[in-house]
Amino acid sequence: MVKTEGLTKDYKRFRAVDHLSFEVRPGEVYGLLGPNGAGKTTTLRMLATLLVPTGGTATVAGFDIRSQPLEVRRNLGIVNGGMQVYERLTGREVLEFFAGFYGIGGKVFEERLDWVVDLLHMEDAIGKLVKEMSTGMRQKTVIARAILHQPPVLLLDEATAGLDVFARRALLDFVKQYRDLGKTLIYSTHVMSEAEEVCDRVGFLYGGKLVYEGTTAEARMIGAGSLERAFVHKVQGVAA
Ligand SMILES: Nc1ncnc2c1ncn2[C@@H]1O[C@H](COP(=O)(O)OP(=O)(O)OP(=O)(O)O)[C@@H](O)[C@H]1O
Repeated sequence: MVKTEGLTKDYKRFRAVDHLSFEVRPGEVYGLLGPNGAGKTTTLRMLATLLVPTGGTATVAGFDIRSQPLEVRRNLGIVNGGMQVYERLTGREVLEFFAGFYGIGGKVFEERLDWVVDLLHMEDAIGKLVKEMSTGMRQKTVIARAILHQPPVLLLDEATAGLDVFARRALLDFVKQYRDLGKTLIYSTHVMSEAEEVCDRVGFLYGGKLVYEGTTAEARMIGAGSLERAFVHKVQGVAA
């Protein structure tokens, strides 16, 4: 459902993503794990066609990110931690506005609205002004906005940043539910405990390179039951 081949991004002379190749299957949550600066955001922004790769390529739902960007965008949603939403609109108005971009209106919009409200448990948020929402409600609105067109691929970039324990729990539960609908998710984080809980497979990214890939269970075994230990072990092996 997502496939990258030698994906590379240079910022001037600095190589942020270095010949990255990985695949994510339908119905799978793939954890892109790495410390700050590892290249996670750059990778996801290339997949979302928001950044042009310097080298290599990728496909999303079978569409090439370079030559078929519109098709790619129709097939994915992206959520970052701390994304901004229009303060003066209600949750419903925000979603109505974005639905317009996808050509979703009328009865279909009402159906989609019911679907996201139900899926994300955002009954309280939908009628509230964004400026009056809690951080958790805002993040649910951001996610709802990203999935209104029911994309088969969802990219989550440090999506729990700044959330309290309840909002974080709701987000992790949502990730599993969305996967159970047969969707494909890439979950980028440096929080290993979250990855342990929601990811089926993980890739360790360090200095723009994929230094390890395996199922979450395999990775934990390397770290004697801890993904964090496995990560440090693998990364130190590369850094040494
Ligand atoms: N526009 C830019 N110009 C120059 N360097 C950049 C630019 N954007 C990112 N970088 C650098 O590329 C590297 C990878 O950044 P990226 O944001 O992809 O990492 P990340 O893994 O998402 O980390 P974080 O969690 O801190 O966002 C970093 O060293 C960063 O400083």
